[in-house]
Amino acid sequence: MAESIISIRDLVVRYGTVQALADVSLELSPGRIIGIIGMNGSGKSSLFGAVMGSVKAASGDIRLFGGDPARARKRNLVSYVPQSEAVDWDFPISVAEVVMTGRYGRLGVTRRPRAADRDAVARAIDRVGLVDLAERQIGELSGGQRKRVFVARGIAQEATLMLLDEPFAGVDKGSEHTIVALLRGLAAEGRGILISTHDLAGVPELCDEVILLKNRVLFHGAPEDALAADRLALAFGLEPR
Ligand SMILES: Nc1ncnc2c1ncn2[C@@H]1O[C@H](COP(=O)(O)OP(=O)(O)OP(=O)(O)O)[C@@H](O)[C@H]1O
Repeated sequence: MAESIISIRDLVVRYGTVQALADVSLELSPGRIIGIIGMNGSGKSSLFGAVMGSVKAASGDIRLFGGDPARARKRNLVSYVPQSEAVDWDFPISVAEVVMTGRYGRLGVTRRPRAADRDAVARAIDRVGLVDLAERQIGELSGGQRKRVFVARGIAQEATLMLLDEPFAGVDKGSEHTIVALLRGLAAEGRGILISTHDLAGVPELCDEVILLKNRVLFHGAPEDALAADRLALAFGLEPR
């Protein structure tokens, strides 16, 4: 079997006395998309933060590509599509410039993009269907287009692990289908993709596996099974029927 892209064992994350994640274990294999579903405060951001290295684990083990996560991040293998609220959309930066930030880790000391970097950015922008908008300021885009800019950044980066935090929030159904098709294509090329979402309806089309998170893993399995009402009720803090 192919080596896991993410391998997490018994991860615990605490903020003071708050236990954000308790004994979370998961494996993400190449070519797979896992959806993390949980209500506010269930630990989704903490899980992403732990993988990105911005949140410290109290205990447990995280491996990326079979080794040290810091090394995988340094090799530019990990990309992140942030929640919309985390981005300053008024910042005077164009679509192409944001996508170029995906190349920063690969630029030499001069930090000057070379032809290969510009090519990678152009191809990534083409792949997400934003060629006509490449020079536009990022605030002048629709919700779905904004998400595609950050997916393009991950493509330009040549990341093989993509983390997406709520990629469908503020996105209309048409754009959602475009993004789902894009992500499925990226996974088919062997990337591993981890997505946090509240969009339960879109899960079967998007995800190979679903994790219901409520500070611990309540369920990990096929999307159809996760959607069974009583499991959902449990994840969202309601009494099981
Ligand atoms: N910096 C922090 N200090 C203290 N507690 C925190 C901090 N960050 C998160 N928490 C707590 O940890 C738990 C998990 O939070 P986290 O942000 O990971 O959840 P989430 O599922 O991403 O939530 P949301 O859907 O609202 O973004 C919550 O109880 C939250 O209040």
